[in-house]
Amino acid sequence: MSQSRRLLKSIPTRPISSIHRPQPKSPLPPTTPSSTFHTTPPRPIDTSPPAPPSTTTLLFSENQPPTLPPRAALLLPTWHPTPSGKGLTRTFTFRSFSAAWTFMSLVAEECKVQKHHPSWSNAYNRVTVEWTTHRPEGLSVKDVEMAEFCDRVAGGMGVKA
Ligand SMILES: C[C@H](O)[C@H](O)[C@H]1CNC2=NC(N)=NC(=O)C2=N1
Repeated sequence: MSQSRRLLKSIPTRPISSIHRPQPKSPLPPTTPSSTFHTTPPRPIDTSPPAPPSTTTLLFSENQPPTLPPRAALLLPTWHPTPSGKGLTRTFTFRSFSAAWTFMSLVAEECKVQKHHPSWSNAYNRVTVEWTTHRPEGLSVKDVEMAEFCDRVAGGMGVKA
């Protein structure tokens, strides 16, 4: 008998099924028989269509003129209340980056005059503008005036959207 055969013969053979393998630990507790389960029945799955975009009501700063809410309402087809309701936002799309940059420069000049500044961002030909007032917190006449100013400037530049 060759050496390798002798070696093999010396290893006791056991049927695979008798070899103990530790069972992988389940992260879940052991299952309980369903008859002993006492939880509320599962909620039915909601198949209704997603809600339309939020129609958040605007929250105005204190001491605003009574003409402000209807004036702000005129902006709502193109401007949208921010999630808090304390601001208005609109994305302008221009024909080029250069036009977007010109728009921002013109609005920035007016911001210096009015001492009122937007949160805004630019990506290529798009500019997203948000107006809100920090003190007194909410939407103020300055925000509405600046939103109107943005519309006038963008309109004069042939904004796409
Ligand atoms: C003193 C100064 O006028 C204020 O801090 C201004 C500056 N620009 C501002 N900009 C905007 N959007 N909201 C403000 O409340 C505000 N406050």
